Amino acid sequence: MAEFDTSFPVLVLAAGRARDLGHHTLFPPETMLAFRLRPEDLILERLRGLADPTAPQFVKTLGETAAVPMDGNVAVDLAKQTRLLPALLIWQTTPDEAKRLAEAGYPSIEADDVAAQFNQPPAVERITETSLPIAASSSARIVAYRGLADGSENLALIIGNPRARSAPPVRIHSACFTGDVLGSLRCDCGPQLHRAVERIAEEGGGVILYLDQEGRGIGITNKLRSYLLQERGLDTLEANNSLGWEDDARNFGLAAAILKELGLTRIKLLSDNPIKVDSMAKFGILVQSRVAHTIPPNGTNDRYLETKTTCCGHFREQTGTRRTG
Ligand SMILES: Nc1nc2c(ncn2[C@@H]2O[C@H](COP(=O)(O)OP(=O)(O)OP(=O)(O)O)[C@@H](O)[C@H]2O)c(=O)[nH]1
Ligand SMILES: [Zn+2]
Repeated sequence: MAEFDTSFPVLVLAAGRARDLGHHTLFPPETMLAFRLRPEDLILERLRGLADPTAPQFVKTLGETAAVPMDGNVAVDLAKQTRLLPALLIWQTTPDEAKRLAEAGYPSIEADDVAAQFNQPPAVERITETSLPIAASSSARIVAYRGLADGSENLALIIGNPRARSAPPVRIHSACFTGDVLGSLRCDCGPQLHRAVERIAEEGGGVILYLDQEGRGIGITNKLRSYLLQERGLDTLEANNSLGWEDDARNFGLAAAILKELGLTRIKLLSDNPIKVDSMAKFGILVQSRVAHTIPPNGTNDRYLETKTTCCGHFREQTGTRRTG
């Protein structure tokens, strides 16, 4: 393998079968390996470790090969979009070789197309709406939205008639299967979700957005890998970083797009997360006030909550209303 030279196109090798996700042919996934390697790094053991730091002994075999001439950063963006570990094996090639591979039918994508998609504000499409009687409100409705860029499935639970209110209460909640459904004690998501539903029903109406952003946007599998690293002593952010992800991979533009589609541009936000507040302003939703949505630690999630406060600037305070604008 020649020295890496950015003036050359880059060939990405990945094991597994390419997956067609509609407008882009993305490729796989679990078995994509390291990125920008020197020849001496091409040792299978090392590649495995790079691809999955939580399972260094896991034996992966390089099966079928998909090849895509593209820039390394674009490749990493694509891996992230499919919620894979952002680890790729990139092989330098020449323009001629890249052309031959494209002619041989390997999936390919224009780097500019990927960049254009990532730079657009997220757009959503309303797919369907139905009534959903729930314990807190027998007249609740639920609407499904698909994120156009990533195919994500996002929900808006509507209680009462939020449009009739000048700044209805809104909870923007990222999915947490382990917390919301199983009652995991590692985080505070379950109690936050259920408290939000109760509160909004008590207030006579509002919206809960349930976003397809499991694990702060890294997906459930990667969140479980992150838990394993946390068992080994890392905190929630260090674990994300070790897996190749930023602290928080979410984009709340999608939440703003759903609120606009629902006809809501002024809200009272139930959250302790300053990024959610800032993102609403950035994407054209006025947060008239923020209501603290703090759940006390449970003895297991103390370090997690502490990290969110100290490292992510999360507000920790007793329930109350703070005017933000
Ligand atoms: N990657 C990762 N995700 C986690 C971890 N613990 C919880 N999560 C995810 O973090 C997200 C928490 O989402 P939210 O409750 O909407 O948001 P928040 O950022 O805590 O902000 P507020 O609750 O609004 O104050 C969910 O998607 C969880 O699945 C973890 O240790 N690692
Ligand atoms: Zn959670």
